[in-house]
Parts: sequence; C-alpha cells; structure tokens
Amino acid sequence: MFVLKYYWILYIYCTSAGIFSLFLFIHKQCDDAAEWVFYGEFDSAVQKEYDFIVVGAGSAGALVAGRLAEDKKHSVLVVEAGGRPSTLHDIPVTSPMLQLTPYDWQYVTLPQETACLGITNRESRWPRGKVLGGTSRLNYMIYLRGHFTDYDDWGWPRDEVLYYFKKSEHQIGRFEGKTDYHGANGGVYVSDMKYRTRLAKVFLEAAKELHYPEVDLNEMTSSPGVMEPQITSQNGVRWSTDYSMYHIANDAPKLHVLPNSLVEKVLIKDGVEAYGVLIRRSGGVGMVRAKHAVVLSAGTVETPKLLMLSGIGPAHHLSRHKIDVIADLPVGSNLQDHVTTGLDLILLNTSLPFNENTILATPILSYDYFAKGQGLLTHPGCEAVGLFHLSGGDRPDVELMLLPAGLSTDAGTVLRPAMGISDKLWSHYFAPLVGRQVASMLPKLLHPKSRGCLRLRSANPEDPPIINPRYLAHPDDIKTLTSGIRLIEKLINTAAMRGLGAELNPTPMPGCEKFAFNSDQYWECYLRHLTLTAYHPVGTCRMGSDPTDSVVGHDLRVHGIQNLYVIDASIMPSLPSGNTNAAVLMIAEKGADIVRNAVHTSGQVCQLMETFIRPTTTAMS
Ligand SMILES: Cc1cc2nc3c(=O)[nH]c(=O)nc-3n(C[C@H](O)[C@H](O)[C@H](O)COP(=O)(O)OP(=O)(O)OC[C@H]3O[C@@H](n4cnc5c(N)ncnc54)[C@H](O)[C@@H]3O)c2cc1C
Repeated sequence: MFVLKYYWILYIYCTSAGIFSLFLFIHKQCDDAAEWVFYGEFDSAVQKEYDFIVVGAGSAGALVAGRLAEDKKHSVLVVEAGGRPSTLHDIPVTSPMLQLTPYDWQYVTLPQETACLGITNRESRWPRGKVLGGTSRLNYMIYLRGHFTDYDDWGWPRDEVLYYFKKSEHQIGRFEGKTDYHGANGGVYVSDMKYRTRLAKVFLEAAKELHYPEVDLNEMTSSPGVMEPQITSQNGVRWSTDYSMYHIANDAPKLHVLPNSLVEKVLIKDGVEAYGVLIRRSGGVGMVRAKHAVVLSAGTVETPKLLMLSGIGPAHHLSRHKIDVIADLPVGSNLQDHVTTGLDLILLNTSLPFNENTILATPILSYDYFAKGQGLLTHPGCEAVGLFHLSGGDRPDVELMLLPAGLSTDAGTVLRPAMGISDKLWSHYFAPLVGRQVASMLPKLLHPKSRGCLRLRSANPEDPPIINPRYLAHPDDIKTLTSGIRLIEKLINTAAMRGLGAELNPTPMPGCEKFAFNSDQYWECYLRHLTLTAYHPVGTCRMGSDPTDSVVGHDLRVHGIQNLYVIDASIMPSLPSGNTNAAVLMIAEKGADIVRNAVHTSGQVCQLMETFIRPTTTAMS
C-alpha cells in the first residue's frame, strides 16, 4: 500500500535518478574525451593570449563573454570550472535534484550561532552551479528585478539600470510589446509560466482582499503588490545564460569556451596590472594571457576566494596564509543573503497536483513536457510572488514566494538532504505531513541588517572557503521576518484561502514547544530553527568609491589594479528587493559595456611578456 500510495514520488525520483546517473556517466566520459572544447573554432589548443579572459561561465560570465565576443573582432576565452550541462538541466521541476551532484559546488557555511538550529550541525547548505551556465542552471528561474530605490543606493542612475535590464531581456510572455519596461531583443528569454495550480489564482485573490493589487513588479516602481512570476524560460524549457552566450555571440569564431578548468590565480604585473590567469586542467597548470582585461565572474563565493589567492584581500588574513599582499582590500566582507523560512506552514483540505494524486498523470506529464513544452514539469516551484512594504517606506522589505508544495511533498527524498534538515526536525515536524496537502508562502527578508564574511580556509585553490553569513544576528531581521509571518496569517484568513481550507500548521516547531504557539516569542524561535537561505548571497566584492570599504569601483574595476574587473553578484553593495538573477544579468550587460568601452577609450594594446610563473607551470598550447 505504501509503495502504491507514494508510487508517483518513487516514480519521479527513481526514473529521474536513473536517467540522471546515466547522464552524469555519459557526460563524464564526453568531458574526459574532449580535452579542449571550443565554440566557434574547433582548434585543438588554447591560444597563449586572448583579448579578454572571463573566469566563470555562470549567470553573469556567460552573458559577459557573449557580449565581448559579439563584435567578432575580439578574442575571448571563457574558463569554467564545471562541465557541460545535460538536457536534464533544462527541465524546470527537476532543478532541486541537481543539488548535491557534481554540478553543484555544495558549499556549507560555518555553524550558525543563533540561526539554523533545526539544520544538521547548524550549517546552511549553499548550492551553486558548477557547470556551463553556472547557477542559472540550477536556480528556480524567477525573474524579479527589485525596486529602483535599490539601485539608487548603489549610485546607478535609473535610466541606465532600466536600459540594461531591457538589454538583457527577450520578453516573450504577457508583457511582450510593453517596451517601456521590457526588452524585446536581449539574450535571456523571459516568459510566463506554462503551468500553475489553482492555488496561484487563489493567492492573487487573497492578496486583493487585503488590498494588494496585481501589478507588474518588474516595473520596479510599484507600491506593494503581487503577480504571477515571470521566469527565464522559453517554451517551458529553462533558459540559462550559456544559451545566451551562444545566442548573442552567434558563431563568433574567436569565442573559446574551456570547461572543466579551474582558474587558480590572477596574474598581476608589478602589483598594478592584471595580465592573465593560471588554469588547472586535467592535472596540469598553465598560463593564458589577457591583452585587455581579465573579468572575474566566478560568483559571490569563488570570486573573492580567487582575489585573495591572487594577493588581493585583507592584508592580515592573506599574511596568515603566507600569500604575498598586492592590494589590501576588504574582499570577503559585507556578505549578505536573503533569509527565508515557512516551508509547510500552510495546510489545505483541498488537493493540488503536487501530491500523491499526480500518480495517474505522470506519464502524461512527460509527454506534455517533451512533446508540447507544457505541464507540471515546466513548473519552477514558485507560482506567485509579492513584494510588501511591511515597515512602511518606499522600498519593499518582505517578498512572499508561493509554493503549492512543501518539504514533506517529496517524502524526504530530495529537499530534505538538499537543505540539511535535521533528523529531529524531519521526524517531528515534516514527516507527519507526508501525504497531506501542504503549501508554503516563503517570507523573504529583502534587506537583512546582519552581515557575514567569507575567508580562505587555506592557500590551496581546491579548498572551499570559510563562509559565515551570520544569519539573524541583527534583531531587526527577526522583527521583519515575523511581520512576514503575520502577513501570511492574514492571507490564510481571507475568504479566498479559506475556500481551500487553509490553516496555519499547528504543529509546534521542535525546540519551540515552551512558547505559546503564534506568540512573537514562538515565531522568533521558529525562525531561528527553520532558517533557510533563499540562495541569494551577494556583496563579497562590494562596489563603491572608497577602497577601505569596497573592492571594485563604479567601473567594476578592482581598486588600484588595471585590467581586472569583477562582474557578478559579488559586486552588489546591497541586496535588491527581489531575486538576484535578474539583477546579475543587468550587471553583466552594464559590465560588458564598461569593459568594451575601456578598451575603445584607451585604444591601448598591452605589451605583455609571456612569463611562466613557476617552474612546474606549462603554457597551454
Ligand atoms: C537553488 C537556487 C535557486 C535560485 N533561484 C533563483 C531564482 O528563482 N531567481 C533568481 O533571480 N535567482 C535565483 N537564484 C540566485 C541566482 O541564480 C544567482 O544569484 C546567480 O545565478 C548568480 O550569478 P553569478 O554569475 O554571480 O554566479 P554563478 O552563476 O554561480 O556563476 C559562477 C560561475 O563561475 C564558475 N567558477 C567559480 N570559480 C571558478 C574558478 N576558479 N575557475 C573557473 N570557473 C569558476 C562556477 O562554476 C560558475 O559556473 C537561485 C540560486 C540557487 C542556488
């Protein structure tokens, strides 16, 4: 009976796991066989020098590379630590299954002192894409830009911000033709969801009852409001930036992509000018030079690590690891992340397709996806979003993301290990819900006041860095998130949600039984136990004009170092009022223009010597 009841879970899991393992195996063989993989020119060797080297082919890096190669004059090398993706990466609903695989860097943070108490070892799990396309290949695809006030704080003019959002976007959804706010020719497809449950509509009605209108939140000017999200997708299939790169570069013969290759260090001449990178690949280390610029797009975790390994970072910290200091900059500080919670907080007495009743539909779902680009497999997980100004003021402070499911929905097979939910939390809180219809409205703290930091574990480039986000260290963060939970309570009590039999999950969070359920003290305890990353770490190479508290200037160039740029989520001085991927795409477009313009303006051609850095190093040729 049990097997029959959960057949659909086992079906999806086992089938997908089997296919997935096969994909992993085949791709491993392909990657090993193809020593050098190029796009454009099918050479068998890496050149010794390129006009530009981009480190990391993720959300930002792949887009930057496409733009730099677009005019076909410039040679561009993109170096990516991960391999090539499989078609499994294109199926939206499977994205959580890519976590804890070789396509994921699988970071864990330091144990948190006052947060993550219900997570194994109090360590937050941080998936990050290690694959062409980077984290745009395993994210949940929600396209939400934030609010203009966010970028005012960065010192970026609104017209420029809007211009670059539009430049990156190819709108093919309900805002097609609305060109005041949406782009028509960008490299990233943005579209409507092809499938949602009826909960999405009910949520929008519930919000309306509370006077939150349905708006286009991507106009970035709105007062509070809700919408069915748009996603980075084309015809129901994930659209990640490795596709954008090929799309924009359009057969550029001088764009070379080098997967399965780890950049270990940026080479800096006389302490002032970047001239290349050291790459580890297939057991060897080689050097490739950059004529005009090295662009670091390795993301919030790896870009600061790479800078520090190259001698750019807090002097005392580098000295501790016996790394020669080239520039004393606050690399790795200012780490911030959107914190969320609230999985399985809503119980429904109405069945949605994200439960065991999906059993009969499963083969049809596969047909719908593969033949028509439709159906449940195109679902990114979240089916409505809202931005709310719960503390008053111009800027949203809480986002809600609506999921027609919860952690218990897959019976502990995928999400539980991915999030590191502890045995106690699972068995006392989530396991009893398996088989029940749950939903989640995740309240996301948009502007946390807590700040963390990232440091080197060692001088070995293969060691993961030490990450400490210091979640919920600031008391205001608890207050804001609690107001998010109070909002959920109000939404559940609307006529629309009551129509689905919605109620707040009354099971006390293990460890919080001593507090009266639904009191502020209870919710504080709850938040400190079920503290989850919303997967949006930023800020470790903060942009600013003062080198004592920033790493790059407004031209995204590392302070004091010529020809070295950072273009990825790490430059954000503060988090946007939305998910981070759209903002990263905007940064990438602007960054690519900055780098290109710097070359045009100076008209310079760097005369760089071919230099081996250490005797064991061999040039890649
Ligand atoms: C599970 C999950 C869900 C998410 N959902 C959403 C969402 O729905 N909407 C949204 O807006 N945002 C979402 N995000 C966040 C968003 O995807 C990221 O903010 C964004 O992708 C970051 O882009 P990036 O270019 O800074 O880094 P990445 O995309 O991570 O790119 C960095 C790349 O550099 C490579 N690299 C790193 N170090 C090296 C090295 N030394 N040498 C060579 N290559 C290297 C990496 O392998 C990677 O490919 C999600 C994130 C996760 C993890």
